Amino acid sequence: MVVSTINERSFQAFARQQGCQPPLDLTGVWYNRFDRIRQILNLKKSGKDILDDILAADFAKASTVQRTMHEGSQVMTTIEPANLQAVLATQFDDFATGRLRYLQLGPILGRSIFTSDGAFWSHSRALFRPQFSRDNINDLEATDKAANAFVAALGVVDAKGWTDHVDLQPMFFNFTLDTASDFLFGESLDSQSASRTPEQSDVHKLTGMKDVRSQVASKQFLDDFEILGHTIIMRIRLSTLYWTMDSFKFRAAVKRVRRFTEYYVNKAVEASMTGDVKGNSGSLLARIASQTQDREELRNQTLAILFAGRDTTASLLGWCMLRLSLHPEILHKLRQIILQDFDPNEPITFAKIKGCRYLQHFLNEVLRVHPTVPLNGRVATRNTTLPTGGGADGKHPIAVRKGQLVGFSVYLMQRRKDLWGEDAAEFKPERWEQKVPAWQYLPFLGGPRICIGQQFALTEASYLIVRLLQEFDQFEPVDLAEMRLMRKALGLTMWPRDGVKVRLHKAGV
Ligand code: HEM
Repeated sequence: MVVSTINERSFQAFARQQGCQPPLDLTGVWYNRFDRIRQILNLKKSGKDILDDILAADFAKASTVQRTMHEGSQVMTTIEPANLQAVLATQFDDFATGRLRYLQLGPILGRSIFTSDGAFWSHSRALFRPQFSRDNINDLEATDKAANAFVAALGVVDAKGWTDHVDLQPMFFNFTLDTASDFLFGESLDSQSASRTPEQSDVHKLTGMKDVRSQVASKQFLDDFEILGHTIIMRIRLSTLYWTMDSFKFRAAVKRVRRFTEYYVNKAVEASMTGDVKGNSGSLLARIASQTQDREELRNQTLAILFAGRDTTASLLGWCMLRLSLHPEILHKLRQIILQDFDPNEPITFAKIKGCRYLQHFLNEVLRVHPTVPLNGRVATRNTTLPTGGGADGKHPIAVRKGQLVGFSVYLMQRRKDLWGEDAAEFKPERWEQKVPAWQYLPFLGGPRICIGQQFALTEASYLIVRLLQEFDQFEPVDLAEMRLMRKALGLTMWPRDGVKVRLHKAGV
């Protein structure tokens, strides 16, 4: 008690010294605190979403706000570019991902690049940096293979050139799992083809881990991945009550996914010890196994990359195809440009992808209105300040207590009319012909912890878009009214909740 009074006094003195004023307080009467939890717990039932229906209302009066939570902690949230720049870059050491993230994700990822701060995070970042160099992501052979499997999974077209009705979203999850696993392990999990042959899968299910590839064919790995993804997001939403989200099912899934990853880790470590790096010498795991032979670390880091890389890119692809289905004029323009820039008889290269400006503008715009990581946060490592958002005019610096959570939503920031113009809610790739101020657009965040897989993700997403538009010239929604609602599913990432249900028309038929 005495310590907390002293701490509070010194915090108040620090705030005065720095000329800070508090941001708009939205706590209201005691009842509001509980009503807030009720709203969040009822989201599924009410059909509302946390971004547009709950958080957007918070920012109607100010771009940085705070509220006291039911258990008494104070949480600040901001959609102010200058504050994000401070948290992520200029005051990087004053903020961390925090112990809570480690506790929430720890049972799956242990200590890894995603769940650490300080020295261990710096070590992890240094370990991975060279792996995401241009040379390593320039090799598009695996992406080409996965793109071919994707097109094959669409099936044959009818006499008029139309495919059957398909939901593209699960196919995107398979596509990114296959490319990420190839990049990590040096061999694809071939989940796209496995999903198409379930009868074969059931037979393989019985063979357990004798043949690790059969585990994938059995769909077990995909199911486990779903269980882990769902549990992770619930543990994050429950904040300090994360530990209540535990079950035998969850633990069994963790065990299987870890065993699966250990199979590849053991292979890579043995190869690095015997100097026999043939075969998977091109994989990320083989390359990092030549630097550390700590099997537990290799397993955790590998899983972190798999988690960080799979759903994010699949969600991006989902929104891309949804937008192309809703805006035939943009589909037509993009397709014409792709036909001009990419000769179908020549390989789709990194250089050509980067050189196709309208494709870049299209992706930028998709990630502006549908950033696949829409919500995030950091914890203050010491008493510190944010540059703006305090006081009645919202222009004063704000004091942040050590241990306080600062949440931010790039989704809401990237839709602000005062930053993006009156047409902020409209989907317009053309707006990217003008330069955009750096810190108001952060789908991959920024600063030292910027997404390490950004180029990898954009390249594989572009590759598949090019391939699909070379083959198909129309995407017809199965239910246009439903698609126009653009309802969001929110897990660790955000993807189209109703899937991307379309039929595609083959060009030239
Ligand atoms: C559209 C696709 C993607 C988006 C929007 C995205 C977004 C992000 C964001 C916002 C973060 C910061 C998280 C935080 O610090 O709180 C992040 C970190 C990270 N991303 Fe991505 N990501 C994508 C694809 C990928 C891919 C394909 C990979 C790897 C193959 C990857 C690997 C990582 C890793 C390892 C981190 C942690 C970096 C660190 O903490 O130093 N991401 N990503």
